[in-house]
Amino acid sequence: MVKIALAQMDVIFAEPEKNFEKVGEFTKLAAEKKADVVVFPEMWNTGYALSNLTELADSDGKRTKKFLTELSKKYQINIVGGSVATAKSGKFYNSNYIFDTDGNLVSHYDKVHLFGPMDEEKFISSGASENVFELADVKSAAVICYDIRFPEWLCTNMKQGAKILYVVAEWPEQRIEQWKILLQARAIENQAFVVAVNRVGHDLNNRFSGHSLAVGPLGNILLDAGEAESLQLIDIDVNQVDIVRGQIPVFADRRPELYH
Ligand SMILES: O=C(O)CCC(=O)C(=O)O
Repeated sequence: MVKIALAQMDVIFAEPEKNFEKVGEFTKLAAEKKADVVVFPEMWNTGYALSNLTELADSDGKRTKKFLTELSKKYQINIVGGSVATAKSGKFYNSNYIFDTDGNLVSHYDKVHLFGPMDEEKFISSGASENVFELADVKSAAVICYDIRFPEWLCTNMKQGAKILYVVAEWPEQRIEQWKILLQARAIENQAFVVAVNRVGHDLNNRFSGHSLAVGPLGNILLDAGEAESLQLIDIDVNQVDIVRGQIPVFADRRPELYH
C-alpha cells in the first residue's frame, strides 16, 4: 500500500513567501498523517502571475529545490512538488520537481503543452522530456495540467511501466467536469492509478474549485477532495494495476505503426 496525501491548497497570487510557508505546513501535516507521498498543485510559488516572472520566477529552481529537498529529508516523505515558475538561461518554464525521502531529486520536468487561452506560451517555454521515475518503490509518471488533454504524450510516459500517474494542476472551475472525465479516461486507457491535485481559490481571471481526484485503474473515482482547501489521504494498492493489465492487455495490443 502507498499512502498518498493530496495537498489541495490555495495559491496566493504573486506571493511566493506565503506560498512557500503553506507548502511547508502541508508537508508537515502529511508527514504527521503518515503519508508516503505528498502531492502539490501547479505553479504554487507564484500562481499564474505571468507578467511578473522576471521578478518572481525561481532562478534555476534553486530556492524550490533547496526547500523541497530539506522538507523531504526532515519529514522523511516523498514529494511530488507540483510545479513552480522557474527561470533558466533567459527563459521561463513551468517546472515540476520530484524528491525522495532522502532528499534526492528523482526527476525534473518542464510542462510540455502550454495553455494558449491563459497566454502561457507568450511567457513560458515548453519542455520536451519525459517524466518517469521510481517513487515509494512504484514506477510512476507526472505531468502538468493541460498535458492531460494529450493522450499520446501520457501513453509515451506510462507505457514504460508506470503504475501511478501524478497530475498537478491549476484547472479552472468552469471546466471541472472535463477535468474529471479526462482523468478517468487517462486512468482507463493507461490502466493506472491517477492522483491529480488541483488548487482552490482564485486569481485575477479564474476561480479554481479543487476536486483533486484519486482514480483507480478501472476509472473509478476513489477520492474527490471537494472544493475546500484541505489535505486528503488515499491508500493505493498498486497490485490492482497488474490485475487490470492482466485482464485486458491494452499495452501489448497497441498498433503504434498505425498511429500518427
Ligand atoms: O485544459 C484546460 O482546460 C485547463 C488547462 C490549464 O488551465 C493549464 O494548463 O494551466
